[in-house]
Amino acid sequence: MAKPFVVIPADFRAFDGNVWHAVPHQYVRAAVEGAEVLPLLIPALETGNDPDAILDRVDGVLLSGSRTNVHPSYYSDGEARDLDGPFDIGRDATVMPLVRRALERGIPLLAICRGIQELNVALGGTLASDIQEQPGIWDHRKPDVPELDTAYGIRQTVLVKEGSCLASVLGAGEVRVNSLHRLAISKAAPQLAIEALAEDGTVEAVSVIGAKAFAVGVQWHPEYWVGKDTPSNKLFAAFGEAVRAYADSKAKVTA
Ligand SMILES: N[C@@H](CCC(=O)NCCCC(=O)O)C(=O)O
Repeated sequence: MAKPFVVIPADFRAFDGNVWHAVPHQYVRAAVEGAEVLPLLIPALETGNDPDAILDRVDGVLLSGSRTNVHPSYYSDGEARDLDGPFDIGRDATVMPLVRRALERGIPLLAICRGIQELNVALGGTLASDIQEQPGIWDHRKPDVPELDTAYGIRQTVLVKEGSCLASVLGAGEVRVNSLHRLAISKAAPQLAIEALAEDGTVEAVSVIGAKAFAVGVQWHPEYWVGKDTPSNKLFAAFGEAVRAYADSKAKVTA
């Protein structure tokens, strides 16, 4: 059977004197090598994309991390403050309807960093900015170093809850992960189960309650260490298996 497609929505980014619809290589590599699927990159259009036109062609959704943040107009009535940015309105417009529709259709979803924040907002939750300013909350931001292996270095412990979907993949208890974020889930969406917490109480992983397929978000970056770190490998392998199971079930219906 041909490898299934997994959609990765792009960021809208300016660099090298041009503007690009871009996805960091680490997500593409992890999809290919860790989940054994074919990534399909779609542009970040301000007008949004037709979710069903995309989802008809894929068997999974992978939401990447990004230094940009979901615009607060998606989760609060307040004005956007400087600390809420930078924004990517094209990515927001594409991802929000895509997430909701993928879940309705039972298409497997893995949401990483900005992705877990998008998943939460798409389902009615809220985010907090500059969490390192809150009493008792650690600095979860990307270390200010040029070497990517150090910036993405594994330096934090999260506690995976007994009986959670993530526990069935990684086992319950302590897992060592990396951390490169400034925002975090504040109010979890009603449809999300909190699956893992950092030692300071920051939400580190969620799953969708009643999901028809694998639907998990993590605040850390397993994609970076696929091939070198067992929990990262297991997470992408579980996503890949769910994608292949969905593709098989679709093939049976159309046979
Ligand atoms: N911008 C959000 C989400 C964090 C995230 O996805 N980080 C990826 C690192 C990208 C980089 O800076 O290279 C937040 O800050 O919480």
